[in-house]
Amino acid sequence: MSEEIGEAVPQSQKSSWATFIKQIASVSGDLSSLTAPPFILSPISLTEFPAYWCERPELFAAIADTNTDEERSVAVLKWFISTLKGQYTSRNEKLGSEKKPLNPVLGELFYGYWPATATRPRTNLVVEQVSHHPPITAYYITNPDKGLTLTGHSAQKTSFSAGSIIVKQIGHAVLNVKLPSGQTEEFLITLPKLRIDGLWYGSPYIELTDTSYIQSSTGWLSTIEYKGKGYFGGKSHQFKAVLSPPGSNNAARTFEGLWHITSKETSPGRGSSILDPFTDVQGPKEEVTVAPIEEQNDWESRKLWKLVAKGIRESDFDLASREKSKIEVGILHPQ
Ligand SMILES: CC(C)CCC[C@@H](C)[C@H]1CC[C@H]2[C@@H]3CC=C4C[C@@H](O)CC[C@]4(C)[C@H]3CC[C@]12C
Repeated sequence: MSEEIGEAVPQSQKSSWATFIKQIASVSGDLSSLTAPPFILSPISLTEFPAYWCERPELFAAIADTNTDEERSVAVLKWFISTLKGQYTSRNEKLGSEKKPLNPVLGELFYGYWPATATRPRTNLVVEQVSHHPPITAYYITNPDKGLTLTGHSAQKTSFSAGSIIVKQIGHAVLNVKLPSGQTEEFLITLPKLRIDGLWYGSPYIELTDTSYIQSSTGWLSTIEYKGKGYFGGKSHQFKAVLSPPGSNNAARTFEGLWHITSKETSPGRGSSILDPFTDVQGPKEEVTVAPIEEQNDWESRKLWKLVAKGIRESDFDLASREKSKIEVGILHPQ
């Protein structure tokens, strides 16, 4: 290879980047405790990530406005696919590349909501860090007026292969939908595998791989296959989803496209006649609303990490590391 390591890495941090990559390659399981060079640190804690589930609140609410089991499974798939751009590419847009999030402390909290509008009622978010090593984040998202609750936990197991970090997501989400009949339909949502590429250059980004599922208690099943560059015609962030009816492996409906742009329905026999996009995430999304820091309690993420985040944002890494040790010491030796 003729390219020099770390094209995107500041000159002064090139050697620490090389050391960090070697460490990543030798540590397997949990990367959260590795010390990374400053340029790759994100000022945002992992406890904020569950908010990605609801940044298109109208698609979440729309799940409740369906009349048949099939329609409901389609609405859940549409909402799920529409969250992927936020979940997996938003740090590249916001921070320039994928970065190393702040590793939450045990008991760290993140509260937020999406306010009611004329077209949908309010949705609430509660997140708690329930394990520090390995990091495990639990979340609860609810739209009470629509009878929707999403409960889940998120952990990762990492390994290194061919220059990339492979992240297996441990954990899943369960979506409960209260039906007009009084019964509850349950959707079990599994999560895709991630590959973090671009490490060598110092500008990491995520590609999704393998398969994830959304299994409804009615029997409808979505099987979602992810591919990146070099498959299905060479584009990044491709998916194909097959929705099959209870008791059958046959596709009733199929969908495909780019999860960070648009996708369309390609159902057997009628795909090309469907002109409307299935998902389109090119328009703006709605970030979660969070109380001002002064009103937060000491365990709430943005208050807890306030000065560390300031240090990272302003490139004052002495401040960041001093404040980080204070948090760690405070947690280990509570008063
Ligand atoms: C960027 C390099 C240098 C350091 C590696 C940092 C690791 C720990 C980061 C990078 C990307 C991150 C993932 C990005 C997106 C999600 C989706 C969210 O719903 C759960 C957390 C999860 C799965 C993150 C877990 C932590 C993660 C894997």
